[in-house]
Amino acid sequence: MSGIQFKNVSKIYQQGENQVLALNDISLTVDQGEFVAVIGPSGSGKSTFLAIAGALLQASEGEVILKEKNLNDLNPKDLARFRLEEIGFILQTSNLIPYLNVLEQLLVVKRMAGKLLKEDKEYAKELLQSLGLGSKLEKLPEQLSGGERQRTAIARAFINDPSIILADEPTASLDSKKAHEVVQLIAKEAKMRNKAAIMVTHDERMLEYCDKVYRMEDGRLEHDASFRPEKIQAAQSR
Ligand SMILES: Nc1ncnc2c1ncn2[C@@H]1O[C@H](COP(=O)(O)OP(=O)(O)OP(=O)(O)O)[C@@H](O)[C@H]1O
Repeated sequence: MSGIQFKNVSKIYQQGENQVLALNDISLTVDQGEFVAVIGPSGSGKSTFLAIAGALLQASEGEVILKEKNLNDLNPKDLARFRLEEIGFILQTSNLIPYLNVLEQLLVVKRMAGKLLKEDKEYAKELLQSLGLGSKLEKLPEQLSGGERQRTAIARAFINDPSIILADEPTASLDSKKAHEVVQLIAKEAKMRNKAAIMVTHDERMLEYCDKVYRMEDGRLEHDASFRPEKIQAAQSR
């Protein structure tokens, strides 16, 4: 099994003399090719969860397994390499580099992970084409619309062929139409390239593109078994 597994994960923040239990005994598996959403109120632990899945933070207890490795066992140097090679991030805003064109936004990430090969450039173009940016390769971020910028960020998340895609409120800066487009594309790319993908969102309208929904409350994560994407799609087509 590839994808990511959380086994009885807890995270405690030390704040002066107080301890904050931000994640409380979370277990979850996201398989390759599966796209899941995590929703929940402010302060419930979503960012903490995503930071641990993304190897930006380590759990206080439990195991986080990615590519047969427990992320808790890695040292900071290995964690940094792991992040670069195995994790694709899509954030609230696209965070593109202002002076690089669309194609270079991807190539620079590839270069950071190692040598840039000719086939990497072909793969970058294929990804951008797949995200509807085939005619925008030479454009700078300032020449793109908000949706196009976010689509470039999606392509960038996939360029290193990571094991997992993590999206943190990827529609926060977009209008409703663009938001649908962007989440639909994340779902499509994750399925096509057989990646495990997790999206944290406040936006319940985006759930129809996900295979499963988990609800976070006070650091606990519950699978919403009543969620059926087919039901939403059927209701919308009526
Ligand atoms: N560095 C930290 N030190 C201490 N407490 C923290 C730290 N980061 C988060 N917390 C606490 O942990 C809990 C979970 O926070 P987290 O940011 O994960 O929630 P969230 O669901 O992402 O919230 P939001 O939707 O507002 O971003 C909160 O009680 C928060 O105050």
